[in-house]
Amino acid sequence: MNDAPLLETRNLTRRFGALRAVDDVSFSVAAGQVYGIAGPNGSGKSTLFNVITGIPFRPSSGEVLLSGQPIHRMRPHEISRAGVLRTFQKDAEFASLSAFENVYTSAVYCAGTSSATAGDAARQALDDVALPPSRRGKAASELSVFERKQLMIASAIASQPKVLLLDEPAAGLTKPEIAGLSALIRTVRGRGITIVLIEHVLALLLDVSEHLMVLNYGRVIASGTPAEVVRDPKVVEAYLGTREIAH
Ligand SMILES: Nc1ncnc2c1ncn2[C@@H]1O[C@H](COP(=O)(O)OP(=O)(O)OP(=O)(O)O)[C@@H](O)[C@H]1O
Repeated sequence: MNDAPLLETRNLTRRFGALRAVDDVSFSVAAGQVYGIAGPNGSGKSTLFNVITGIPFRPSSGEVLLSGQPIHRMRPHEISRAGVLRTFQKDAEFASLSAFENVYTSAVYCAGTSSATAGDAARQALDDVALPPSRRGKAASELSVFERKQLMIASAIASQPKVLLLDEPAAGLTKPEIAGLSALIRTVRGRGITIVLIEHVLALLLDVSEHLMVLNYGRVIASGTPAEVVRDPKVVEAYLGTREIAH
């Protein structure tokens, strides 16, 4: 039996010239966990996702392990095939395809579902996120901001990753919609998908994360239960004079 964490980084570092955007970051995520990552703007959160997935670049040094197996030398499509999927802050769906076609495409090309069953997989994923049937034939570009989040989550479910890296999914949502997003994240976990969540909205992180790590200037400054971490003086200091951690 493999007791290794599902996802682990060891001393992960990404340099841009003299800047260490990700600086010696080690963390591990257990299967089934929702693992939150916070940090002020420019603290290295998205770069961390970039080097884990190899899109668009690899780490300068350090390791990324999936179930104990190194993946940091793999090519991006091999990392994704191994089961690591990420979302982007910017909408990444095919704007002119319908919601259904987008999710169908994820089922076929990401999960390798046969075209005979991909339709059922796509319908199930859209049911999971409760996108009304009347909206499923609309082009993704015609959907509301929250509906596009539903689509993003449905596509992730249909892709059947082992671990889903969510990059600021609450961006652009109202408070009631953020509560809806919490429910969607729980649905994803209920499908057996482990989640790493980068987020500025503290209410969402506190609601769904079992563990919270905070980065500042590329380094881990706190890691523990969300309740412990938000009271940590280093975290409070890192956020002083920057964008609020909470809405
Ligand atoms: N391709 C790149 N070339 C040079 N510097 C970069 C590159 N990508 C990121 N950086 C720098 O690395 C640092 C970390 O950026 P990153 O986008 O990872 O932060 P972040 O925590 O995700 O910020 P935000 O919360 O605003 O999304 C910043 O100083 C940024 O300017």
